[in-house]
Amino acid sequence: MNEEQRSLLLKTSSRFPPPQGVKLSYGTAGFRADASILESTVYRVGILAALRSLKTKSVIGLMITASHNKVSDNGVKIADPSGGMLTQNWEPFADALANASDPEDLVRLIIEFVKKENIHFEGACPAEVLLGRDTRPSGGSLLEAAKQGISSIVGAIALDMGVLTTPQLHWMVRARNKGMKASEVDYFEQLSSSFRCLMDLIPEGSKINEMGDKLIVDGANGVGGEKLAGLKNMLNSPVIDVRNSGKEGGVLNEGVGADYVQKEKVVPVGFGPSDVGLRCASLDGDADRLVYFLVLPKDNKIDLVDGDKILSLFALFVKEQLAILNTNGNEKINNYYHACLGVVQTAYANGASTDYLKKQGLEVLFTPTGVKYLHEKAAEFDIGIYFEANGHGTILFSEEFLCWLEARDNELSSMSKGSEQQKAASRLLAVSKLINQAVGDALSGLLLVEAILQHMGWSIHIWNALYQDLPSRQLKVKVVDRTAIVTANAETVVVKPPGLQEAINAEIAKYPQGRSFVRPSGTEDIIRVYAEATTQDAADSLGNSVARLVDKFLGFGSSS
Ligand SMILES: CC(=O)N[C@H]1[C@@H](OP(=O)(O)O)O[C@H](CO)[C@@H](O)[C@@H]1O
Ligand SMILES: [Mg+2]
Repeated sequence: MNEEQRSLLLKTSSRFPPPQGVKLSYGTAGFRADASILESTVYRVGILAALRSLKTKSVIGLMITASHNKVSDNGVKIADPSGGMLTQNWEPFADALANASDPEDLVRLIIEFVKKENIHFEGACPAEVLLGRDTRPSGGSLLEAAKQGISSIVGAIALDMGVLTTPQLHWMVRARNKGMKASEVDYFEQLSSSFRCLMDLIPEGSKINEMGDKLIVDGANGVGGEKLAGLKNMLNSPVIDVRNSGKEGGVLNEGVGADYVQKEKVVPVGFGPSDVGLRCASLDGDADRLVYFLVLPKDNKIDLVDGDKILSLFALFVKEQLAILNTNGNEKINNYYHACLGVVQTAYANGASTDYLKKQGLEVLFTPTGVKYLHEKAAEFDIGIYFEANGHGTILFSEEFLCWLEARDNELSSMSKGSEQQKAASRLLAVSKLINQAVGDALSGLLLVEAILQHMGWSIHIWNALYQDLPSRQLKVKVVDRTAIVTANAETVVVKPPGLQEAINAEIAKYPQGRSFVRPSGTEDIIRVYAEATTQDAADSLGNSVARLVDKFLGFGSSS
């Protein structure tokens, strides 16, 4: 590092002293905290983003959001060149940077890291970082801090893309690095045109009735509602009524949004008895999660149609289209591509969804919690579909399969345009364009759900009845040190402390179809307990017993 670079870093970093007595960590969702202490962190992540751009010789994304957290929080995360999450190898460096005590310490860390990673400051390709933020009031000043961080690396360019959903920024980064058009208009254009293409290919006679054509969306008083309002103007159908768009004075994530609806299982603010029976959906604060729901007649309760059911719907549709594509007819076998389709879940997926997917003949795999793990696993398939129960998920298509599919679509279009096989090829291609392959995206996911329901001729009631969720309970337990729990097998088995898993097993054995696991949260200082059984009482009772065991082994009264 030359002297000019070193003194620039020293000078700018002295304007962003780190908060005292706080240890920050780059968790599953980047850094998150009360917005008032984040300026220094965001400035430092700006530096990190510029270094990542130099290392990969690609465009990098920096998003300022705290998703479903309360409005006074904020956060920052990086999008890698593929549009996915920051590579896990760099997370320890992110932690070290954020926690460096003073400018000298910060510069020493950067020098060491740059050497270790063999990053060249004077390369032909300057660093370039795309910036986005959600609607939080703290976003503007944090964006300035990020810009300062980026421009502390000589020659680096920061491009402010404005207020965006998290998936929009990830999409833009991916598109830029593929040499494609990458503005917000391009994003809307791609989503709306591929959606229209799917709608044009709907089999005749499978339109749902008029009442079923209306969709009501809770925008969490965040960026998603605002963007959806723009997107819907580019579509002829369905009729989308956006509530909680943030324009009516409601507070971001307060009594609204996908996280609230999924965790509390009640209607969001702005929904009520007049919505009973209608198709409703909810986005989270940065629009990377999506759940559907049905308002029940009593007590503001809902029937939740969660990420597992969205996954099931997508998997059924893709499997059906692949089967049509591969019906051989009179053709030669060499046009056949055995596409490998896989679905990926976490231990939080409802057991009934996993049973259902397996009964459909699908290959179901499990990873630890956190989309970076699910995404990585799904990328191993020709078509990999992943979802967390909370509504974050997407579909990934391998380059090899897409190449074949495009060629096949062209071939079928010239030989047998309008044939069932040709339509199946076009539908799958449209899905690959509609769905955001960078990261889970509530807006593109919503359009795909809508297109598939229309295609199947299904109301939300029919979709919801694909299988019945097993009753479940989630609890949180505060412990002395949550890292004392170590798990294996996609977090389903405790390997440390000794004896805890055996004790949990003994509890589970008391309940027919009982299932329970515990794991340290990656975003909160707690242990999460999950329990499932055939009745709600049994699930509650199993959950409580297991929570007591966790407290006995690791709680404040334990000897650890
Ligand atoms: C049970 C649950 O919903 N866990 C969430 C939550 O992680 P925890 O590590 O469980 O705190 O936040 C993650 C980031 O948003 C999300 O990926 C994950 O699904
Ligand atoms: Mg989110």
